[in-house]
Amino acid sequence: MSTRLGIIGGSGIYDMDGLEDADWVQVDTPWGPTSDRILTGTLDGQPMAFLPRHGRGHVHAPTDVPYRANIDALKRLGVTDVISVSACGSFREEMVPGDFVIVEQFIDRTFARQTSFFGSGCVAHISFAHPTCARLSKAAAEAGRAAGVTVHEGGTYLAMEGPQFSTYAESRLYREAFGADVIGMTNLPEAKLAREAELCYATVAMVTDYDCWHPGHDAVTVADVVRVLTSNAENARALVRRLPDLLGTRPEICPEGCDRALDHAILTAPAARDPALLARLDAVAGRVL
Ligand SMILES: CSC[C@H]1O[C@H](OP(=O)(O)O)[C@H](O)[C@@H]1O
Ligand SMILES: Nc1ncnc2[nH]cnc12
Repeated sequence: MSTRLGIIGGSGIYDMDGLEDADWVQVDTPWGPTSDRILTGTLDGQPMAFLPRHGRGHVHAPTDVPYRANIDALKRLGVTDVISVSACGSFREEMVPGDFVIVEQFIDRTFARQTSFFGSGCVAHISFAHPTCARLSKAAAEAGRAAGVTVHEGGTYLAMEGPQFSTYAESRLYREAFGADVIGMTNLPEAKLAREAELCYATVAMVTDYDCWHPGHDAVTVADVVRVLTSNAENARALVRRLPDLLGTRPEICPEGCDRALDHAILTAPAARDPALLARLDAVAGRVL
């Protein structure tokens, strides 16, 4: 099976160069407009789609990113594997600004977002114990190392609501009591929605700062984040350029089960399902509806 890679670019990553037949396309979804048009094209002969999460010009705050529309649109374009490239703060001395962390787990501290495609009229509960795809994460780690970046494989990403950064008390709580390794504002509910849409999902979290817990560093500011991201943008691009080679062929079925997440998830009896919601679920859940 061939892979169609989707890249969701976070803060500081609003475009992707090097695509052949590049075209910014509009994809209409039943969940409203996406963050921006989606850049489609091929990289080393492999089809690819790139979506800037905050939109070009950084117009969407973390709370207001249209996560459902974004994931639905990628699914509609035939994307199978989604890699999120995101900025994050570090809770670990050894996860240094400039390093990349390939996230394995999430803690969800968001509270003002639409976190599911499903709901009244079609209730579903996907398994989410292992929220990232190990196959895709391994490829991202390999691509990062090949690009010369220090890569940490595994780590827990705490997703906060924002847009304000954390207080000192929160930063210490997340680091010491929750055991989180990095912090950001966007990868949830994105990862949940990707799993509901049966897409493989991996997070490349680019460390930009030490949030505000570190006695030897000032509390994070946007200026710090942007400075590190600017000097890191080429590393992110180099990682992406190596992915087609590593992901050329895809196993017929995902060994992690990402592509069959809905097999036993829907609880609402067929006769009790809401036709209007089912219509909106055409791309995301069409395989099982
Ligand atoms: C620019 S600092 C805070 C901002 O950066 C991260 O964005 P993304 O995850 O899209 O790279 C963080 O989550 C906040 O949205
Ligand atoms: N310290 C931090 N907290 C939340 N989101 C971030 N994105 C980059 N650094 C961050």
